[in-house]
Amino acid sequence: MAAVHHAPNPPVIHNFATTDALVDTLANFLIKTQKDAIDKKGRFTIALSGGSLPKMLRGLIGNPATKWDKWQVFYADERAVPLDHPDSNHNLCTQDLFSKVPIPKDHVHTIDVSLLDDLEELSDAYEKELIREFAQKDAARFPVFDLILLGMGPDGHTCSLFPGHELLAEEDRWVAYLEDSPKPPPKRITLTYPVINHAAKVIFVATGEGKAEVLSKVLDRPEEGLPASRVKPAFPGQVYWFIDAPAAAKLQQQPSPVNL
Ligand SMILES: O=C(O)[C@H](O)[C@@H](O)[C@H](O)[C@H](O)COP(=O)(O)O
Repeated sequence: MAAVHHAPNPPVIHNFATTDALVDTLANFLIKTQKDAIDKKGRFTIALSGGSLPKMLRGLIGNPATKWDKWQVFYADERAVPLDHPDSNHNLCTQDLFSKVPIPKDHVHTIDVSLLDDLEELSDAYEKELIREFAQKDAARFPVFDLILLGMGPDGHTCSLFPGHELLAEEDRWVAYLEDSPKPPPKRITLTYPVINHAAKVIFVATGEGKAEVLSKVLDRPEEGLPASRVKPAFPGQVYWFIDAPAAAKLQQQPSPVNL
């Protein structure tokens, strides 16, 4: 019998009246996702982005339901800079989150800064870090993150996957590098679509009126193929959008009721 292929689930969009409501619901969502993952596999695998996202995770700080010792954290993208550099996503996440919670240091998977001069080696080494976590334990062609948390730039980019860039077509590698990011700094590594689209859950967080125009393009006109529209986790995976009213202002489709 031929295999049945399901189309990806459509995005679930949650529109929040206030940032605090978004932050609270995001924390509850993470805690539930974390619990399900730990019950099933004894660990929780998550990828984080930079931008405003780490601050949106503040609902986890001091929350006793967060089992930090079971988290394995990777970066959805990272800038090729030292870990204490102001441009480093790890530096940002450390300032906003990890310095405030009891996560074991070796559960936060950073780039190998001894390889900053050779981006190919840097991205290969990060891919190997992922392979150590996923392929040896789950024996899968691509890692299946329990959750990937993403932001979106005003041009529709996500991770370090920019409109029109050749990395949008990457089908094989888990981690890729670029030296020509249109947004500084130019040198970065990024998870690729095969990884993002194998995740069990992906959440975009997009707030503020600066996101209204591009959000309508990404969600109402996905056929335009902006990078964020290409995030379509394979069935039964699910992509969620956590947005606020200013970001939703130009959206044509109805958000789903928040009932998480
Ligand atoms: O790599 C980068 O240049 C940024 O980190 C970028 O990808 C950011 O995540 C988005 O632009 C969303 O930014 P905000 O979350 O601040 O809106």
